[in-house]
Amino acid sequence: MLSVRDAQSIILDLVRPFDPQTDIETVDLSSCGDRLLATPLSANADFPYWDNSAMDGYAVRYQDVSGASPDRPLPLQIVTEIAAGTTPQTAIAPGQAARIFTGAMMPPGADTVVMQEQTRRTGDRVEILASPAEKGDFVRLAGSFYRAGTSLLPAGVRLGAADVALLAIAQCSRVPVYRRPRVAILSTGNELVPPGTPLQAGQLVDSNQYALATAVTAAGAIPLLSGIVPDRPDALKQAIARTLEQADLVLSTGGVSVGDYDYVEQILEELGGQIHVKSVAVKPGKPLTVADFSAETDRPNRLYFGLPGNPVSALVTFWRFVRPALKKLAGERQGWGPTFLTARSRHELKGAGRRETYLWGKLHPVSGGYEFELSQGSHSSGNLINLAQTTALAVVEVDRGPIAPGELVSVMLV
Ligand SMILES: Nc1nc2c(c(=O)[nH]1)N[C@H]1C(S)=C(S)[C@@H](COP(=O)(O)OP(=O)(O)OC[C@H]3O[C@@H](n4cnc5c(N)ncnc54)[C@H](O)[C@@H]3O)O[C@H]1N2
Ligand code: MOO
Ligand SMILES: [Mg+2]
Repeated sequence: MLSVRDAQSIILDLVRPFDPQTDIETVDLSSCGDRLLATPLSANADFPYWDNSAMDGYAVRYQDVSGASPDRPLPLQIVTEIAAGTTPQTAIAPGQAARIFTGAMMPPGADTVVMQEQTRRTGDRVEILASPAEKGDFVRLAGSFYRAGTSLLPAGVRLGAADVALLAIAQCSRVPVYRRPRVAILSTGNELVPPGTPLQAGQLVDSNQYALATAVTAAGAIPLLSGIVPDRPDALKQAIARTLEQADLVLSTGGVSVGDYDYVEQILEELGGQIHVKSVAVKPGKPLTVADFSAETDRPNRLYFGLPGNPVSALVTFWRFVRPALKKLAGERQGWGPTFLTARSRHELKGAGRRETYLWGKLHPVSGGYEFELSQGSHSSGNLINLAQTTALAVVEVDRGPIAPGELVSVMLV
């Protein structure tokens, strides 16, 4: 059995990220949020574009108003008014000021802005009632935030609201992003029926396909729901071969343990897959099986994850191992691994000795940190009932004794 850490690094090493030349598409600025930028971004204009005012007030010459105070107001003559979006026509000479508004271009001659709350206006005269702290106060100088041609964003970042604003000011109305990975999802098992089907004795509704499709979508990829496959080698072989053709990455659930109907590993080998992971010292998720078909299919990415059939095992192994691989594949530049933080456990947490154990529950922000609330009820990997509304998994390391209530524990966000 591989350790979790080794399994993760083997898996990540197998992933070849998308090609920034070919695995891209172009989308509108208005719909690029949450996508991965495929090309580094820079702009050919400075930002701010022009020297402009940060306040509604008066554009002045610093030397005219330095030392002003309520007891010593300094008068200036207003010679022009500049609204945002207009070009100043008049230069400011000694003893003069321009009425100016936030975002408006600075007039020639002025170097400082005094906010209107520190002035008193009478007709075309204004008295300055406070000295600016320094020359240049409340002026946003051209290029002071950004110099044309330098880097704005590297490739591979997920575009959030602030990033989209940068694309806008860089005049990028069509945005090159990585295409979304296509992830095929198969459920294997003779006992499985689709939701909505009355159950015969011994049957079970297939929940994994839908759970994983949701997780795949949440990870920014496209799920291809590829059906239920019976535990028959011929049917499995056909389904796996078909999905390997259609998708960048294939997930199946079930059929990876040691039972007589667990055929997945055998079929992967028959189809020419290189099996790199057969089992991992993790609970739940021990029989996780990972095969690489890149050589076989002559395509850079062709990874197969045989996830264990138990519903909790399927999701936990997705979150722990598949999602990082998917992030790397999709072109995300860094931070593929899960996010861990430290929380104080509200409950006793027991590990499974030789297997790194993931216990599901909820993370609560509290003053000074986080608390982990263990889901009550059975932590059997077949119990999908108390997995609902899980926000975090507490990690009990190999051979760590029970974690007492109030102790710190490492927690993985899901
Ligand atoms: N003798 C041993 N038996 C088992 C071992 C072992 O080490 N020795 N490992 C156990 C562990 S741990 C796990 S996890 C499971 C993994 O089993 P498989 O991946 O082979 O999955 P199945 O046998 O096909 O099914 C297991 C379980 O999950 C249910 N299932 C399957 N697919 C779905 C689905 N799409 N939706 C909902 N539920 C599903 C299935 O009905 C079974 O109950 O093996 C243990 N056994
Ligand atoms: O590893 Mo299995 O996933 O514990 O039930
Ligand atoms: Mg089995």
